[in-house]
Amino acid sequence: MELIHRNLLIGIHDALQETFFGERKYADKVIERLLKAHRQWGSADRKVVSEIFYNIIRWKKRLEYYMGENAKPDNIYKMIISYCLWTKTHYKKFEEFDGVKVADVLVKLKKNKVPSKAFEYSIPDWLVETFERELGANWEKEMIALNEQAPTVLRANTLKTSTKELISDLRDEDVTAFPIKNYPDAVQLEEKKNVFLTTAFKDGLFEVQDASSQKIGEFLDVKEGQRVVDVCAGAGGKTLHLASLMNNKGQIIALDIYAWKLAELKRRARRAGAQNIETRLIEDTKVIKRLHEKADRLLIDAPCSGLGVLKRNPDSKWKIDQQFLDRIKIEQQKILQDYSKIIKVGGKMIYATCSILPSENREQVDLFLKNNANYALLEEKKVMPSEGYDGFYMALIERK
Ligand SMILES: C[S@@+](CC[C@H](N)C(=O)[O-])C[C@H]1O[C@@H](n2cnc3c(N)ncnc32)[C@H](O)[C@@H]1O
Repeated sequence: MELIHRNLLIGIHDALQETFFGERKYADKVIERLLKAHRQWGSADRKVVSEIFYNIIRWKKRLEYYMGENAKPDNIYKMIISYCLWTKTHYKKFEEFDGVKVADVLVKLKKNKVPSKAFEYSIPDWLVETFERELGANWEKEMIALNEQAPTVLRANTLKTSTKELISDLRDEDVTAFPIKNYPDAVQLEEKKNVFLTTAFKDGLFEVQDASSQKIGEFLDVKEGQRVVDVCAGAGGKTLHLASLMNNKGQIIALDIYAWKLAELKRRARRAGAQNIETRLIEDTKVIKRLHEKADRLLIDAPCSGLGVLKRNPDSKWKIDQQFLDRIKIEQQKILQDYSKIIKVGGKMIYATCSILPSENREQVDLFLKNNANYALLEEKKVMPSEGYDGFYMALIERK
């Protein structure tokens, strides 16, 4: 990897500045816009830009130590040069780097030591405490995994194709992919590629969906002809999977509190040829009450800290804090309590999060079960980041 084009450097700089200091700017959206605005960049340039951009977000705190100051809107070039020095990325001495005291950074790097675990793993101090408290001795193993780059995994849309056919179609478009054992619809890319440009994507043959996330759809044990409600559907990553598992038969009602997410879900459903999905916006409590005892299956893919998916969204760790965690846990319990009434007696539901903290997962389920004797936990799965893919939690619960 080398950084030898000035326009790439400026692009990385502006994107980092926006992600770190813009209000509610998410890294994936920022980089998507940047790459769209520079269609002239070739695939090698895009790779350089996204890799350095994401790595600097991931290693922000550690880089702050090397540069001897916290990130500020006017010292992002210093952070980029510190990154290049640390990772031995070859770079040109652009004028943007003028005034940066490289020698000071090199002195710190030479010591080969950082003062605390928070610097070592590049996470906020409060998060070190939270991980230690919640995960015990295993937390460092998981944190090492969370600092790695996520592989790109696709889900073959079985309404239109199979993993085998998809792999072959992708090969025709110069994308090499392979199946993953024990993940029936998953296909992993050999190397990162912009798969959204492929004809296979435009034809709805796949969605980008992490392997662990695909486990949730399977775990819900849906059957053709059932009524399935997905209450935190967002833009429908899991809704679309459910539609293909149900072979387009039966009904899926997808809800969320944001209309724009449901609009995106509808667009994706059209591309995927998923015809059994109806979207409903949660505008008031009546929307939920009307569904009480109406569903055979219910998916609660609850809003959470996102601490299981830091490989993919490393900026989350800079955007959340202990107060956010406390608030989201109250919200999760309320969602469980209110939405669980949607399943029929004898029906099943999943409570899932992309967090690895027991306090967002099993402890939420235990509290819910303590207050609702007519529900029982059938099975749970904890997928940890050290297993290779995203960290997820899922609990299968039955209404007795
Ligand atoms: C983990 S995300 C869902 C991801 C989605 N299921 C997927 O697979 O792509 C959680 C979703 O819950 C929604 N949400 C937040 N609070 C909610 C609430 N009180 N009721 C319903 N949905 C809510 C958010 O807008 C977000 O889309």
